Amino acid sequence: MSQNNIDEQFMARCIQIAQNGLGSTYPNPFVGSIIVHNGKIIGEGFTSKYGGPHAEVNAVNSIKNQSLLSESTLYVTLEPCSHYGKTPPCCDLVIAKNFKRVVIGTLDPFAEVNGQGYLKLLENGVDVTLGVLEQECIDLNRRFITFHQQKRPYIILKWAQTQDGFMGHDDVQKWITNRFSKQIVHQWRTEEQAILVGKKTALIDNPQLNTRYWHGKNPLRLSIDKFLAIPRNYHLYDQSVPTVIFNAIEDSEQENLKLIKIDFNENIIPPILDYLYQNNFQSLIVEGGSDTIQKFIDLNLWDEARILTSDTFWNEGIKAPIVYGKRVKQNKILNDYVTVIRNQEND
Ligand SMILES: NC(=O)C1=CN([C@@H]2O[C@H](COP(=O)(O)OP(=O)(O)OC[C@H]3O[C@@H](n4cnc5c(N)ncnc54)[C@H](OP(=O)(O)O)[C@@H]3O)[C@@H](O)[C@H]2O)C=CC1
Ligand SMILES: Nc1c(N[C@@H]2O[C@H](COP(=O)(O)O)[C@@H](O)[C@H]2O)[nH]c(=O)[nH]c1=O
Ligand SMILES: [Zn+2]
Repeated sequence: MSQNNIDEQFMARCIQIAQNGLGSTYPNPFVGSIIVHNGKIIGEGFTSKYGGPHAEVNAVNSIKNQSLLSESTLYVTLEPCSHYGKTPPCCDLVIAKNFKRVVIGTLDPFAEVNGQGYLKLLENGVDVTLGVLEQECIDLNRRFITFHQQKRPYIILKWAQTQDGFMGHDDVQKWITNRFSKQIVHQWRTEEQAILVGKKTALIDNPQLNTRYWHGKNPLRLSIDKFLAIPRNYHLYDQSVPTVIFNAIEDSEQENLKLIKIDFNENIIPPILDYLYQNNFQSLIVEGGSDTIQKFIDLNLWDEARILTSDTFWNEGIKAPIVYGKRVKQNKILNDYVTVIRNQEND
């Protein structure tokens, strides 16, 4: 096997373990790292919860016999950091441990790192290989990268639809998908930092928008309600989870509830995204309804669509949106199909 093939196999393992950090490392990216000695993996690490050690540090600390490090290769999905954040720079540790070789998936777009970690390793005589499974490593941290490069959160549109393409009714909530899909949706929620629904969904469904069927963090709940029509005894006002209601009437703040006045004469999606950007929210899942999702599609402000399609037929109702992009995934959860589409115009 060529060295490049060997590197790709080890990087694939880094990508796999990195995903253990998804949802818990914000605002840091989630990274995976392994240490290979004589062709064998002897240590592994992924990014700890925010504030804790980075992947490389965890990989180094997972090894008892530290004298092996100078004869080992460190693989890491993202360039080792070169700045002092909550923890000291990982590239200093890599240099201090005298690693023989370092293999990096992709550079870190974060302004304070961006190539500097890579350069520092080179300047200190480390043999560095850059760009192994680069596209996969970029993809892994697409939220972090979109946030820093496009100065807005990564946007996931999610909805459930019947097989004939309907997703709701004007007056009453009708559930479409099965309970296992519901659990997956709650897992998805733990992976994102904010969740948005439109006014009619808030009124008709009285949604909780929390993660009660999975473990992990609740995203910030958001709704759009121009004239503050959502009744104050609805879940969105229960203050069980931090919640923001964008409206045209009132600015106010309580412990877990913010009403934020915005100008509805302008398109309100850019200021909502800017609010999330300014407050360091790197991802947003838009859970409907159809009208709200369509407004994001019309502005081409979406990165990914996750569509759950059941085997039921309604023949009438509110039509689900249609998105065009690249289908990157399709799997089945009992009778529901999950389709993931990526927006290629944003690539
Ligand atoms: N199957 C599924 O996955 C889902 C189904 N549903 C169902 O969908 C139905 C509701 O969907 P739908 O009728 O499309 O309504 P929405 O929930 O999308 O709410 C639309 C309203 O929200 C406000 N709004 C949203 N975006 C903007 C914007 N960019 N600018 C200004 N105002 C905005 C407007 O309020 P205003 O009128 O005040 O201007 C608009 O009329 C319900 O039946 C619900 O059960 C809901 C979510 C998911
Ligand atoms: N009807 C429908 C969905 N609806 C979405 O879920 C929200 C309710 O969330 P919660 O109150 O936390 O359970 C609802 O307002 C809407 O955004 N989701 C799905 O996966 N499948 C479905 O069939
Ligand atoms: Zn680091």
